[in-house]
Amino acid sequence: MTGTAAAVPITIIGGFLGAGKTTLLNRIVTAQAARRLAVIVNDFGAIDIDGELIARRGEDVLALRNGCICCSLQGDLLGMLRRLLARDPPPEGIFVECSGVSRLDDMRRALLDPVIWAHVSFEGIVCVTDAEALAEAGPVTRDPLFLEQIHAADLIVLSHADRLEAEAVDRAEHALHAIRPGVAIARDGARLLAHPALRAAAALAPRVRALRASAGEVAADPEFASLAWRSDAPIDVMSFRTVLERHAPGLLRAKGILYAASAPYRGMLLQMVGMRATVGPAPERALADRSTRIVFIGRRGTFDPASLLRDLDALPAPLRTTRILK
Ligand SMILES: Nc1nc2c(ncn2[C@@H]2O[C@H](COP(=O)(O)OP(=O)(O)OP(=O)(O)O)[C@@H](O)[C@H]2O)c(=O)[nH]1
Repeated sequence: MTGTAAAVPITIIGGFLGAGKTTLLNRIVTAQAARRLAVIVNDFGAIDIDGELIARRGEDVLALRNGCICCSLQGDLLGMLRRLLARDPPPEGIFVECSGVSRLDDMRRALLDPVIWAHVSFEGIVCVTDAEALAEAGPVTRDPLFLEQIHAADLIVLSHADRLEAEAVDRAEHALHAIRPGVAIARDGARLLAHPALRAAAALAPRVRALRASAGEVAADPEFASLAWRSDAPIDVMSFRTVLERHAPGLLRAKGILYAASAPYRGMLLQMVGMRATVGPAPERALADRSTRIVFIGRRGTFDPASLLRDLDALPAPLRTTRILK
């Protein structure tokens, strides 16, 4: 890091579990494929699913695992930033994707490091927020952490607005203004890039090269529990679905790669946010690892990881011959 180098813009992307942070980040990095961008992802859970889902994964995607950046991982985050800034040439922009359980005000404080601040320009905190949940006044909108994130954001980006009529998106915006009058809102990714809060970052054309780093042991989060589950044998999807349905009321989020016994040659991407679950083809870059790996997250007290683990481990093991390895 030299005193004369141009400041590197850094943008924080936060938002509740499953709000759409990775989706937004992918939209940004894909739209600006030509320049050097570094991305730090912070998954809550022991398996780095987000790192695998960032488009153009390469040496500039840093994975900060198993925790919340704002508390126990602050040292690791600052260390990663220092290493990024010491590169020659340094990145033209840095995005930090917080875990869905991160408090964004703490996040802002976590970045208050004189060495870092001498070399970055802080572009602000973007909070991705589910417009559908807002329009429907869903249970998540009363969650204290959800509200904290909205209060701490410099800019709210509405996700899932494409699933709504214009009138419902208006309702979502009203709900946001009721929580925090005057908060800046962008309705979609395209507007986000033109928004003053992110204009400087949008002017960058990132090229993502991946660099992986592993975090050390992290203290358990007092509010949220997670379970990272791996299976080397493909799983019976109907039985898995029954287990998922049984535990869904206590789950806020599940995501991962799943190899089904009925079609074991192709990994599927499982995305579950609240009661909304989808299974679709996994991106190519996530298929090098041929095991099923899923992270489940919920609030302590309502989510029982030990009982879920028992149910998952009791899933019927399919015949080995049904597995086709290519
Ligand atoms: N229709 C629609 N789906 C979306 C949108 N944004 C995200 N999703 C879907 O919502 C699910 C969760 O999106 P992610 O981008 O993984 O959410 P996240 O905030 O990164 O999740 P965590 O890191 O686990 O907190 C995925 O199935 C996405 O495809 C959106 O704007 N519209």
